[in-house]
Amino acid sequence: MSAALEIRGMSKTFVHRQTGRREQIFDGLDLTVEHGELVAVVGASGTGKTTLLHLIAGLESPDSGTIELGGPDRTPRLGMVFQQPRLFDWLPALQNVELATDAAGIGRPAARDALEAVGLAKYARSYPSVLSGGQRQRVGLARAFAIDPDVMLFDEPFSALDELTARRLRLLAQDLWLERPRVGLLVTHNPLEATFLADRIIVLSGSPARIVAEHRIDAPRPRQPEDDDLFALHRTIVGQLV
Ligand SMILES: Nc1ncnc2c1ncn2[C@@H]1O[C@H](COP(=O)(O)OP(=O)(O)OP(=O)(O)O)[C@@H](O)[C@H]1O
Repeated sequence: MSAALEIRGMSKTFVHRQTGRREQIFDGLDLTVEHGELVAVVGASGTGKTTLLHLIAGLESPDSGTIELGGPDRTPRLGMVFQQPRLFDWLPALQNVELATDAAGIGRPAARDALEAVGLAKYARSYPSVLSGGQRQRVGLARAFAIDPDVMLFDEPFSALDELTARRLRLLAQDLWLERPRVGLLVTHNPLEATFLADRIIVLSGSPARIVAEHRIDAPRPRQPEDDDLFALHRTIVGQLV
């Protein structure tokens, strides 16, 4: 059984080093993500979206409250896709992915399979410097999915790409997502991307950040980016963001 995520009463304050100013990012946040659910997190810049992912990933600790992440059978495996692929420039594409499979204790064939799944099998020996931005982000997706994660965190994964490349990678991400149920969070500034990929969208706002709106997206998958219903829903969400 894969993991689910349950956040209860989570609070987090940052103290800025230089100024000593305290900034309360969350004050008693509650959020549950079900098995197989991909939740998109949208909201104005600086509301705490990335901080939320860092808290879930254990890169930051909450001041209070709980974050439960796990299935009954094993510690959940966590995959992350960042805005920049964050590859090691001195390692070829395949070895970048193998670092992840090695760390997770998974056999290296999984790395090659993942590279193939993102359409980069023939670039296995290529270094990041000779890959395009879209290809580098494909390696980033391969690295995240190669470990067959129970929990997948996407932090603005396609926002640094041109629109056509981003569109292709959203379709690829949808295919990879559909392979098996996982728990997912997608931070994005793009409400249309959120509408296309997610099962639910939460809108974060304020300081400390609260969930001010929530939308369930029941459109069947695989979805098409040009779907009229998705466009209509996205317009509603944009209206709530401004
Ligand atoms: N390690 C840190 N130390 C101090 N303050 C931090 C730290 N990390 C984040 N912050 C502050 O927390 C607030 C929320 O930051 P965060 O990056 O989570 O926002 P965001 O919603 O992801 O923003 P954006 O959409 O611009 O990426 C910001 O004011 C930021 O300066």
